[in-house]
Amino acid sequence: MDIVYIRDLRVKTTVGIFDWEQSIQQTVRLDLELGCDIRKGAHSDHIEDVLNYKEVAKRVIELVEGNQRRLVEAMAEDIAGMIMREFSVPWLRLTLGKPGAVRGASEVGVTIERGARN
Ligand SMILES: Nc1nc2c(c(=O)[nH]1)N=C([C@H](O)[C@@H](O)CO)CN2
Repeated sequence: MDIVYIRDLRVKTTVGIFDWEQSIQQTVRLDLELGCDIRKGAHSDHIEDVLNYKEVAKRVIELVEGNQRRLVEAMAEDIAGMIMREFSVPWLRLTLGKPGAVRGASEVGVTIERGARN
């Protein structure tokens, strides 16, 4: 399996378990690894034949900006489900972090893997 990746995507949104977090915007940071087969696009050199990382990033930004979930786990599942459905991605690994959310840590968050890697 080949991988198209998006690294260090930063988006401002509302997220968090505390009431004060629901009235502010925070930056979340994403790393995405998306399973695919690049061979058709590598041969044709046409954007239509590849998983377009710009289109994926646009949809992720849209979803994250509209987030109504409190937990990073819930937001991560929403993002993973959307990417797999809308872009027919069979496997992905996604890290969703909140930089600076915990004193002393550069970032906290989750990494999830969904789907089958073949
Ligand atoms: N596993 C999780 N732990 C915590 C979360 C979370 O989303 N998942 N969230 C918080 C707070 O919102 C925190 O980020 C604000 O300081 C705490 N723990």
